[in-house]
Amino acid sequence: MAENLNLFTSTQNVIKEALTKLGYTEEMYELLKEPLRMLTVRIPVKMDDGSVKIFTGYRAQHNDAPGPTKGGVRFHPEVNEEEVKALSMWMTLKAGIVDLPYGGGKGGVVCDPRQLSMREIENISRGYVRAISQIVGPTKDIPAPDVYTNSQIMAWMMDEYSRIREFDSPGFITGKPIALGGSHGREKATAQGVTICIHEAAKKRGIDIKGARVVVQGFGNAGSYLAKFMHDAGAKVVGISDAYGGLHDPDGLDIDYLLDRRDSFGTITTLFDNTITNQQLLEIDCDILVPAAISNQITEENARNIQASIIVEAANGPTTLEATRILTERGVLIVPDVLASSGGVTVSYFEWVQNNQGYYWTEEEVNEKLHENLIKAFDNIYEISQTRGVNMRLAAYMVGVRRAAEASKFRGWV
Ligand SMILES: NC(=O)C1=CN([C@@H]2O[C@H](COP(=O)(O)OP(=O)(O)OC[C@H]3O[C@@H](n4cnc5c(N)ncnc54)[C@H](O)[C@@H]3O)[C@@H](O)[C@H]2O)C=CC1
Ligand SMILES: O=C(O)CCC(=O)C(=O)O
Repeated sequence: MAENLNLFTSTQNVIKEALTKLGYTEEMYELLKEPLRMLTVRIPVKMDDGSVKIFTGYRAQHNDAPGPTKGGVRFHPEVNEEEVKALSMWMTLKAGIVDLPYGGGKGGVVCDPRQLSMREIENISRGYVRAISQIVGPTKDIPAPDVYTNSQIMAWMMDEYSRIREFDSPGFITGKPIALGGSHGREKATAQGVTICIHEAAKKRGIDIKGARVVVQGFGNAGSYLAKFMHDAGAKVVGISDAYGGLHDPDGLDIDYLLDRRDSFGTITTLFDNTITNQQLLEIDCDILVPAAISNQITEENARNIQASIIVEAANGPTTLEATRILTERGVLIVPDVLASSGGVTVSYFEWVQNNQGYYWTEEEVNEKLHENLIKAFDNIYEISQTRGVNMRLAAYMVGVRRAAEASKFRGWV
């Protein structure tokens, strides 16, 4: 039978298993098995050549019992409704895992910013905010960056929302430039969180980071800073990749040079001739593998060929459930996306708190709080995985889903 690559239904399966393990009723699963709200919008955009093109966008709000929903906005040609729904469910889990007063939300626009001018990207960003403005806001649903969106796009979106509402609304969105109320540390937060998880996982497996061989798929916000942090910690980054291919050097790549030359979409390999494919990259002999690009990269097709003994998921949904089963049986430790990539939303929460109070923290303060949250979350999930005899993905879902379930119960929804 063909493997289930549908992110939405496979997420439902694990949520169901987690709720059952926690002793919740079938009604609770019925509530949490899909988003409470899903808005599909069509955005007319004036293109540079004078024509008008209609783009499709989505915003999913999974569960707002714990507080406003929160999650990024993705601009990518493969954005689709099922993926956005799954991504919003993972945001609920992340908020539960790092103990933030949020439910999960997520959005996306079907487009390829690599083929668009800055003005066209700005028009899409502003059009998207106009289309979803009724259901978002600083106390309703707070967007943030994700694949192919960045602080400039957050700035345009914040400006558009402030115009619509007729007051300055920095807390409407996070991941903003510092000059517009962004938080120190947000840009590197996802990679910081992944780094903390790598250090903790390496301790559990007796691997010394100094000299450890690391492969990173994706060289954008999450992947490039992660490669830099690993390099600075003394690891040997032997492989990196982007959407066009990968680079491999068993002696370690020159990460500072690559960082210097990558473009704003995390593209670097197009500057080189001797590239490998993304599939070859995942199978490189290494100690730690970090998928930091897109979903469904490690599947039943290649799970048996993965050489790493630790996989830390910076990307959302990079490993299928079947691959998780195969790798776990082979003794590979997988630190799941909902834990490993939760550093981004953690510092987004800090940004929102700073916007609400109008008082800003230093990067050291932000990083200290991030470190505290992530270590606590990692230890808790690792401990549950050991005592309950489940893999870290299921343990993370058990921790993550509890807050939304409890909040929904107290509100009398179930
Ligand atoms: N930016 C953030 O704060 C957070 C990001 N994530 C996740 O991390 C992953 C990467 O996100 P960002 O670094 O923010 O995105 P980005 O847009 O900065 O970089 C994306 C990277 O993935 C590569 N890529 C795109 N399509 C690919 C393909 N088909 N095969 C291989 N590589 C491909 C791009 O070339 C680029 O290097 C995503 O799964 C995202 O959801 C998770 C939590 C927070
Ligand atoms: O920073 C945020 O609020 C959300 C980040 C995000 O979209 C994610 O963790 O997948």
